[in-house]
Amino acid sequence: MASNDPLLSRLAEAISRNTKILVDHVKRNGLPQPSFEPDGPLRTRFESDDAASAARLALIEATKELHILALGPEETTRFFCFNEIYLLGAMQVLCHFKVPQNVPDVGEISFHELSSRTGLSEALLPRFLRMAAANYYFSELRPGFVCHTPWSRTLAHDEGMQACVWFRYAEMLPAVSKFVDMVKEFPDSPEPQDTAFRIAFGDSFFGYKEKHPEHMLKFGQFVSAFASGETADSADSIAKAYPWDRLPEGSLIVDVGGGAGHISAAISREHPHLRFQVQDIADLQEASTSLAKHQGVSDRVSFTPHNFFDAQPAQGAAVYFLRILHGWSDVYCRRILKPITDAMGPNSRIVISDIIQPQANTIPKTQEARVRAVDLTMLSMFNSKERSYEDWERLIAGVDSRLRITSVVGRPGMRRDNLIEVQL
Ligand SMILES: C[S@@+](CC[C@H](N)C(=O)[O-])C[C@H]1O[C@@H](n2cnc3c(N)ncnc32)[C@H](O)[C@@H]1O
Repeated sequence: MASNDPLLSRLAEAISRNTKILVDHVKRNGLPQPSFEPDGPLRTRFESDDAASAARLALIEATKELHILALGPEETTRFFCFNEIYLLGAMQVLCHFKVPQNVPDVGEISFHELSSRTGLSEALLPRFLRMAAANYYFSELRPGFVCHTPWSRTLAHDEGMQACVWFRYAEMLPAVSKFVDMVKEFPDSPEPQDTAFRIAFGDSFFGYKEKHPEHMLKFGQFVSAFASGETADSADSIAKAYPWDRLPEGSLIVDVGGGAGHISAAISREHPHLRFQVQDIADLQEASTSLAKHQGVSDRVSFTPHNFFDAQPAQGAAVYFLRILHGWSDVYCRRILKPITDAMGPNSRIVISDIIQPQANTIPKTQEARVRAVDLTMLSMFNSKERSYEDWERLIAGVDSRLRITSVVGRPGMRRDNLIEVQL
């Protein structure tokens, strides 16, 4: 189609072309076609095929653009987030009362029966449920009776999916509603406690969770569900993406703030010639020791309690691996990186696993919006940030003028995060 054709027509043509690629891919591989039928697939794996994966992303982008153009600027603004905000409320009520679990996987259930099974008022249940159904979660195929769609089925048996709704409702929304107060009270503060979250909840993100263990539990479920998505990078992809195999036999990798050490364990399984020292708060020693034992790597992965703001005990390691920095402002990142730099030998390197924020308009808008949302999540919860390449360069130069970014491993080895290698 010619580039001077109207935008609406060009988008419609892109939609048609990319839809055909997806339909053919699904047919060719004998997969179920995506549908709203109760037994429709929960997920169609397009990522394994480059052409289908690209067509899917192009389709998401073109349909969104066509949708917003069809709505028009005024209509878009008039109804801004109107649907989303009440959908979120409705979904959390339905999840709280275990409505998804009480709708049968096959067949339908009446509102009356669903209300008596869940304890959700018979007057209110249809109001919340119809809001969800208007957004493809559940379907009221005949009046007063409900069945699942694949979308509502995701919530029926998976606590992680329920936690995705819960986290947005119970923590993100209250925190976001304090953004203006945060910006006014703490303009440009580097302090981790100066957050919208603390204004909303009266405590820091993890301080609040210590006092409310049910929040910690659900947050953990949310993180696992979020991290298992198709754009997330697993410990295994980190193990495969970086040239760990080029490091000499017996090289020491220090996993700074490594939690229980799941990334070290994954790299170590893939590269048995390396040794790992996981460093984190002492509370994690037991979990880390048991994880290494469970994964059969305890001879190569050990745990050392260490506060990462203190002098680095492991001098001259081959790699200092950090997957923590997006949780801290620049001032604190420099305090974390300085003791590591002081401990580095001439062949040491720092490998940072984090997002590199794209330049504006360099990736499709739907993907860009997602990384911008992650950045603002970090701001609201931790007063921290996701960084662009230039931000990383500036941060690293501010630690020690001898430090340089020497390579960045990104796609296709990694989908979302990058591995940023830094050397003296
Ligand atoms: C978001 S988790 C990341 C864990 C791991 N790097 C990963 O990517 O899964 C941040 C980790 O930093 C640890 N941490 C926070 N403050 C620390 C400190 N001052 N010294 C050492 N570890 C710390 C936490 O205990 C937690 O395990």
